[in-house]
Amino acid sequence: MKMTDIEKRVGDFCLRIPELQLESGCIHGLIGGNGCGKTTLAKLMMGILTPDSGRIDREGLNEREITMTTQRPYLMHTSVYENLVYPLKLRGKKPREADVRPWLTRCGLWEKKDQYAGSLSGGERQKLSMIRAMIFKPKLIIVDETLSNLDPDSVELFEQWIREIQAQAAVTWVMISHQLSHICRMCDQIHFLSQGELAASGPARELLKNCGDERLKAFLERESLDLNVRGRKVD
Ligand SMILES: Nc1ncnc2c1ncn2[C@@H]1O[C@H](COP(=O)(O)OP(=O)(O)OP(=O)(O)O)[C@@H](O)[C@H]1O
Repeated sequence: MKMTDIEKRVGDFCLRIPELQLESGCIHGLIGGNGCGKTTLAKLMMGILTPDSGRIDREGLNEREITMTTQRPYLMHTSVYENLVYPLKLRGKKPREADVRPWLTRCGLWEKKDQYAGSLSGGERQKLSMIRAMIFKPKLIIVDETLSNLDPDSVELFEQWIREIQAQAAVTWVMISHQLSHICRMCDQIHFLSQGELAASGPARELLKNCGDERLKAFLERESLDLNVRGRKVD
C-alpha cells in the first residue's frame, strides 16, 4: 500500500503523511505517543476513513482482504464459535468444525465455544478477535493494540503464530502497540508518528540503532527501551 500527500482532519487534530510505503509481506510497527494519530492512520488504511486530500493506492487489495482488530474488539451477540465462523461465511465458505477447532484449541477457547462472546474476559475477547482476523487468511491485518490485555505467555503464543503465518503466506501486518519490546521482536519496518506527522519511517534495525530523528530518539528514551537487553538485539 502506498499513501501520498495525505491530510486528514478529525476535530482539532490533523494527520499529515507526505509519503508512506507499506511493503507487502512485511510486519510493520506503527508507534508513537497517545493521540499522535496511529488509529486515524489505521482507519485510513482500512478505508473506514477517507483522506481530505492525497492518494491511497491499495495496490489491488479489496476491502474483504483487509481486516483490523482493536483493543476493545467488537464481537457479535452470538457464541464464540459463531463469531469465528462469521468471516468465513461472509466470504462464501461453509466452515466445518474441523476448520475452526484448531484455532480455538490453540488459544485455549475451545471449551468456551458455546459461551456468549460478550461474556468473555478482556484478554479472551482479544484472542477471539485475533483468530477471527487470521482465520480467513486476509492479505493485510492491522492489529491496533489488540494484544494489550494478554499475559506474557499468550503474547508469545500469538507472536509465534504470526511468524508461522508469515512463513506460509507472507501477510502484510501493521502492529500498533505501546509495547516496544513486542514491536522490536516482530517488526521488519517501523513508522513513527509524532503529533500527526510521520517523523521517521524505515527498516526496524536501522531506525532503532541509528534513529536520526530527535523526536523518535526522545520517544525511545522515554519508553526506557534498552535494545540490547529487551526485545531484539541490535548489533
Ligand atoms: N472523531 C473524532 N473527533 C474528534 N477528534 C478525534 C476523533 N478521532 C480522533 N480524534 C483525535 O485525533 C487525535 C488522534 O487520535 P488517534 O486515535 O488516531 O490517536 P492514537 O495515536 O491512536 O492514540 P492512542 O495511542 O492514545 O490510542 C486525538 O487527539 C483524538 O482525540
